[in-house]
Amino acid sequence: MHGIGNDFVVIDCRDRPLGLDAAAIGRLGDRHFGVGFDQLLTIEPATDPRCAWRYGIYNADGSQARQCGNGARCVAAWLHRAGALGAGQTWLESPSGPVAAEILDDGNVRIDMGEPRFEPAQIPLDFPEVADSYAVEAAGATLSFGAVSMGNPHAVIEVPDVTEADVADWGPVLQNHPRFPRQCNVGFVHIVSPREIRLRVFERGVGETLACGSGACAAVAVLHRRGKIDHQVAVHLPGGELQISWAGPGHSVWMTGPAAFVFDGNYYP
Ligand SMILES: N[C@@H](CCC[C@H](N)C(=O)O)C(=O)O
Repeated sequence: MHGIGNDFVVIDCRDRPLGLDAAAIGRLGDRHFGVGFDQLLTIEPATDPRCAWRYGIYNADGSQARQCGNGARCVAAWLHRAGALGAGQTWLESPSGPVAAEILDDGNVRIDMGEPRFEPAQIPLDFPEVADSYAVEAAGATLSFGAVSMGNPHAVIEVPDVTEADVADWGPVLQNHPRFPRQCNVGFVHIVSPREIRLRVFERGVGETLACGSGACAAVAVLHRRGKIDHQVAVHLPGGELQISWAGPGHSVWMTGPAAFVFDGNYYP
């Protein structure tokens, strides 16, 4: 499946566990010697009684992730197609807690991504207090960024033109900076207008992807907190567009976008 180009192998683990270790997932994720994906998603029985189903998230390098916005939409669409999820709002159990999912009449999926968490300890980010902007010295430059957890850690760097941003060089520098003890996903964003932004994301465990749903939520949360954008924003990513809304502190971030099926298959390890 894919969510605007952020691609997934989705494995039905409702009746039996995945049974693949990190090395095996990494081999499967290799685009030349395996199947290839940005993330592998598992669909499992829920452990939280409030939730219909649970999903697991593994990056292409085999590492586990705690949230995936595009993946949440694909999981909801997959369960809906399987007849295991109704059309109304349902709770799904992500590794970072419950998210609400709703299949809309036009086929798009709306996800309640929860409240953004700006406290450094919750990201985690090694700074003593919350700030709209942090700065670190790295590779001979000063990098200024915002930071937030959407269940997974994000840094957001404002740039004048995202098409010109040196994502491949600066992404890994900030991602692996010691101030982020569990690394981070690094978004490069430019503001087109208060209701429209452009974003590229260098993801943890993958590299640059065509889209990152939690990254889109993170960029809107950071920029809205700075008072630079509206609460309802179109986020343009290389693979397509997401609608993100955040009414501010005390509210969830909502993400709406498509989820596409590519092919079905069987995997014989
Ligand atoms: N593509 C995802 C994010 C996947 C997880 C991320 N790489 C991490 O390690 O936190 C999205 O759409 O949110």
